[in-house]
Amino acid sequence: MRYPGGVTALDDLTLAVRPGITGLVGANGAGKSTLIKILLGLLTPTSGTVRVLGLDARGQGELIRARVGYMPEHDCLPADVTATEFVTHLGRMSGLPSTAAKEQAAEALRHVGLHEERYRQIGTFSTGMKQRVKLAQALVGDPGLLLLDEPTNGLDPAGRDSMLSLIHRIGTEFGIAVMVASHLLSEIERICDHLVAIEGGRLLRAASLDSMTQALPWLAVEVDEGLDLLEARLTECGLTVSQQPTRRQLLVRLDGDPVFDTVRDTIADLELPLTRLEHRRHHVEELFAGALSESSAQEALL
Ligand SMILES: Nc1ncnc2c1ncn2[C@@H]1O[C@H](COP(=O)(O)OP(=O)(O)OP(=O)(O)O)[C@@H](O)[C@H]1O
Repeated sequence: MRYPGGVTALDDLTLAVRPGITGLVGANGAGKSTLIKILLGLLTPTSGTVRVLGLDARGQGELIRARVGYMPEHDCLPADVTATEFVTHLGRMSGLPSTAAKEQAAEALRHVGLHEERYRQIGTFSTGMKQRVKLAQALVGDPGLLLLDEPTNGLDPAGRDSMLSLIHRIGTEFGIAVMVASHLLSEIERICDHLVAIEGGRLLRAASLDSMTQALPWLAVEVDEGLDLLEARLTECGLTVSQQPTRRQLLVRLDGDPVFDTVRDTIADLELPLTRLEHRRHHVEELFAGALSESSAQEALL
């Protein structure tokens, strides 16, 4: 995709996205919004092919938009109408008859937790509530796919958590495929089945989250106090232990089932306040740190 004026926003980007929740991650300017607009048929790529739910995004954008819910990144809500009026109106715009639009608007607003506030003017809403209205309008019309562009923008940590839980629920309980764009990998990896990472308009990596976070043979142990004592005692028991001082954590090598029991019993014997006992997995961010330094654009299928 080359914009008039010569900016190449996407290049050499080949991927397939399966049902489930897919995170589209990349820094600001990586090309996420451009990709979403191409998927919706709102932008026509300079070259290449795009199919969405079996439809050709180049000529069938209107059909795609009828089946896809879209939550844009930027604030685009009228201040002087109620949430119900706005969501109903957009339901009508996407072709629903009046009664169905009203019913679906009420249902969507309930799903996003705005049932009580549905008759309030949007101008009086907090940022979090406005993001929820944007999500509600994307849900109207029984979409088969949701494209969400930076849904946690502008939200505080609690607001981000609840928005992410909501998206996760939509993807799992309602069975709607979701592609959610974010520049915050650490945030989005919590709710995604698949990740697509782009950098400078090129594909960096596309894979299922499971395949990126294979368990490592280490047990992470966190105690509020007594880390040195615990390390010494576990080493005496013949375990391989390394201390992670920055995280106030011990990593204990897992080379057999008794390791769990030994760690548990030792902590109990020493009466230490255990806060975490976890089979260590790769953090997705660590993997991307490697990929980003190689800066390798690679074609991959999910
Ligand atoms: N209408 C446009 N005309 C020219 N260049 C554009 C246009 N829209 C986007 N770009 C450029 O294309 C590139 C990709 O932008 P895009 O908005 O798709 O990125 P993004 O990953 O969504 O970033 P952000 O999260 O900041 O929105 C950027 O270099 C941007 O400046």
